[in-house]
Amino acid sequence: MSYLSLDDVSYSYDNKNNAVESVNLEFELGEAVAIIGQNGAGKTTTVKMMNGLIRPDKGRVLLDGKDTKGISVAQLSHHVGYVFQNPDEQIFQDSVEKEIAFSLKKQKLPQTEITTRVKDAARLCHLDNKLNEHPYNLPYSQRKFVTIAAIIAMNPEVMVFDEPTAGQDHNSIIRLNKIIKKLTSMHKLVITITHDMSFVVNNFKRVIVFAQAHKQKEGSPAEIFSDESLLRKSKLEPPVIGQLAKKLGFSNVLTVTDLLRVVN
Ligand SMILES: Nc1ncnc2c1ncn2[C@@H]1O[C@H](COP(=O)(O)OP(=O)(O)OP(=O)(O)O)[C@@H](O)[C@H]1O
Repeated sequence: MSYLSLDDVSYSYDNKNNAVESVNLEFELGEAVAIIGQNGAGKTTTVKMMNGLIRPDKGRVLLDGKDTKGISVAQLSHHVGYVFQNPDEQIFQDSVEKEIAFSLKKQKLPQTEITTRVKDAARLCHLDNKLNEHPYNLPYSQRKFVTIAAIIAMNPEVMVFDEPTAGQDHNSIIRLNKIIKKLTSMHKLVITITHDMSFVVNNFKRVIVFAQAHKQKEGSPAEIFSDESLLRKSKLEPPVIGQLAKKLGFSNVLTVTDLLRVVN
């Protein structure tokens, strides 16, 4: 049995058009999974069903075998952490330290445990020298890491990152790679929505494609980016390196490492 399952879920915001329709998904702990698709494809609606922010109109969400229908969002947040697309919807404390510690204090954890968790999460997110700063004095990129650190400190089994690469520079994307690797090595399930196809091929072995409210396909990056009709239907393009390699006559190239292999 999978740790997290979406069993034939559908959801409509207006009772007319389904934002998500008849989606089935299974996830295991220790996996890193990317969800991709055009704007409006249904990705965010789907992940919000995982932590109860949205309840399916039809179908079930199962966590560790239990239907989440009767579990409150507050209870679910101990198991499924969700980092919002926009950090400013999540941040409301006046220091980075308080923001990361907020949920831990609400759980009434011992102060020594809170201090350790805040320090560890801040270090992983390169915020250890920013703990006393007001989050709104930090640039957008670092505010996003504040929200990521706050979820990591809560230590849920599942972490959902909605568009973590948006507005991030090269070094921040490398930091995200490291965070995802560290979390999966700790047996966490990491689910990431992203529009950055290079980030997808460099970090995820499993990719799920959404278009027009449906899951279209899931598979390895190679399976997804070699499926021309899927890419056309979903209005997706392979990462730039793959597009360049194709123009040069090389197939099955998705990363710089792949390209070096075929040109050498
Ligand atoms: N709060 C809302 N009220 C009404 N309709 C909504 C709301 N949020 C999303 N929708 C609609 O539901 C559909 C799916 O949206 P969703 O945000 O899940 O897509 P997405 O794939 O995450 O897109 P993006 O990449 O832009 O975040 C779209 O048609 C969108 O316009």
